[in-house]
Amino acid sequence: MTTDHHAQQPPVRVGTRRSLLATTQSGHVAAMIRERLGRETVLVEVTTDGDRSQAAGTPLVGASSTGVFVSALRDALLRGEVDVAVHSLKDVPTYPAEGIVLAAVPQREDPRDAVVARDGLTIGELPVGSVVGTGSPRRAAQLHALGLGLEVRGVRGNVDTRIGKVRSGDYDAVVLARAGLSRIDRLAEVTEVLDPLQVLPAPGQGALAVECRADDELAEALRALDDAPTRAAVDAERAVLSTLEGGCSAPIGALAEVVEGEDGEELWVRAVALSPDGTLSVRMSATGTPSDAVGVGTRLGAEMLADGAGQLGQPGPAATTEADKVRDA
Ligand SMILES: NCc1[nH]cc(CCC(=O)O)c1CC(=O)O
Repeated sequence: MTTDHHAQQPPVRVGTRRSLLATTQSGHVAAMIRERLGRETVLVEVTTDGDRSQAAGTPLVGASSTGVFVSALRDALLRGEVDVAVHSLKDVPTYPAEGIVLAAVPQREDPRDAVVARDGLTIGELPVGSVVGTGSPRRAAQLHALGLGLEVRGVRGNVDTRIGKVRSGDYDAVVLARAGLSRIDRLAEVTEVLDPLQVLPAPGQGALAVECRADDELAEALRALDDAPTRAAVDAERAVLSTLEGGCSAPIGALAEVVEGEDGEELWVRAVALSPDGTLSVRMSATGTPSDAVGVGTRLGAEMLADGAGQLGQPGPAATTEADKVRDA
């Protein structure tokens, strides 16, 4: 294609939510579109119900707290108001959306969870009874499972607000995705990055989802933004999740990685399902090839169900609040 031809193409409209994290992530994808596709871009802000209710101080509860952010951008995509939607992949439901394709998953950031604690402390250094903020049942269950006597309390608001609640003394610590802190340039606040052997991240954490309309020829071009090892890893993690979701409402962590083995590339997957109070868990791992990522994740999820993962999420004394049902806030 000649430069003249490029000049005639309209800019690619990249839809974004309004938050700092969202605009940073969308800006990053827009830059990749300019650099790798040679297309002009424009960021289009889409206001979501989630943003509105957060602004209004309404508690975000239930599955909608993840769904609303994604669906408002998808609606804008299907209405033709934007050409590309950028989400945090871990917020994207595992079931497909009619008329929309996951065109690219760019190279992921560090997927691990991070702690922002008072006085530079690590989780292990916090005294018994310390208050740790997270709205994520996955993080809550894994924090309880450490057996440190921490009090896990829900926390709302954007990343900035949550960090502020440690500064103000309302919480002794909060747990957040390291990737989000990195993207908004707040890594200096991190006092510990959690070892996945103790706290497994959410499936897809640290990765971005680049969606477009299924019938748009842009889908083909956007593949240039896809990172094959990241795609294999998140395909496996999300296959674990979708398999477990079929028979289990327990919080789930999963982390996959493509590593160089003796006979070429290998895919490693680790996953955990826990009771909400962290007292019971099913933890398993699997290996395979990156080209069989979905198969590896699906079989791992099925094995976990066979091992009792389906019994972990039954409503009990520790799972009676709405917040406990949110997969990952
Ligand atoms: N649940 C909200 C959310 N969705 C994506 C991120 C951070 C970026 C990422 O995980 O890719 C966050 C904040 C957090 O979990 O700390």
